[in-house]
Amino acid sequence: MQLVIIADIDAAKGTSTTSELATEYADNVTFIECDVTNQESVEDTLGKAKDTYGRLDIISNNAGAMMENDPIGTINLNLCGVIRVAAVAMSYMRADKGGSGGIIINTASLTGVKPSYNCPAYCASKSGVIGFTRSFAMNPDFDLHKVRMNCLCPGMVDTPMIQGVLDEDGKEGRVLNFDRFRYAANLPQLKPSAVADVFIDLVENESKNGAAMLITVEGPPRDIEFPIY
Ligand SMILES: NC(=O)C1=CN([C@@H]2O[C@H](COP(=O)(O)OP(=O)(O)OC[C@H]3O[C@@H](n4cnc5c(N)ncnc54)[C@H](O)[C@@H]3O)[C@@H](O)[C@H]2O)C=CC1
Ligand SMILES: CCCCCC(=O)/C=C/C=C\C/C=C\C/C=C\CCCC(=O)O
Repeated sequence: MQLVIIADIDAAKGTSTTSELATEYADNVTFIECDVTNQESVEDTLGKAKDTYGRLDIISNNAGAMMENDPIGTINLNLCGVIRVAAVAMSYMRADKGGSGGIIINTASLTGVKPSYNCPAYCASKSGVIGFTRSFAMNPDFDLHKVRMNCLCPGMVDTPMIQGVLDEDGKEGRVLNFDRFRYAANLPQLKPSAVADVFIDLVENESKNGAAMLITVEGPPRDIEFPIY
């Protein structure tokens, strides 16, 4: 049986999503309020998950936002949040410390490899997620801890994030050039299911470790190839 915990800072949205899923999956889905920028909150959330279900197998490190009006906050959420969650999750997942191994999948972005003058802090945070993922996966201790790490690099996806930036009409400066963003937001977008499909592939394909998966409307998903120095 697969058991899922949804953890999000938005308790109202998290609870309603969990209720929707409960119609199909009954009590197998639980919500916990969590702020990934807060160490104590992350420890509390993952501790509860471990206590409830006995072990952690799969982590989706997905929380993120675009807020160029707060560049340091962007790094703290999008990059430090990923690192914070991974560190705490590792303490439960490591096969050499009583866990069963597993996989952590971080959500980066196309902007982690394709720079944009419109959102430099966001781009930096996502480049950081890619670098963290690839470096973590190179650790020779993998044979001991048995936790794989991969990341997703989608282009624009049709989610509330984009509408959220559009709705603000640029007033809060979530992007630096609102007209350019409005133009980009009208281009074809991925469906969230396209990203979810790659997520499932990464879970199932045990040879994948340290991959950064490019997902765009232009073609099938593929591994990003990086230069070797
Ligand atoms: N929508 C897009 O075009 C793309 C999004 N991404 C990334 O995908 C991930 C998911 O984003 P979307 O679903 O598009 O946006 P979304 O805004 O629908 O979802 C982001 C979620 O993160 C949560 N969150 C924000 N701050 C948090 C915190 N401190 N602690 C815990 N949860 C927090 C929000 O409440 C929200 O539920 C993000 O990391 C985003 O950067 C990557 C590529 C493209
Ligand atoms: C082409 C960008 C794809 C990555 C999108 C992403 O990770 C998150 C998008 C969230 C909201 C969209 C907000 C801004 C996108 C900003 C600029 C897009 C234009 C890129 C450019 O060419 O300048």
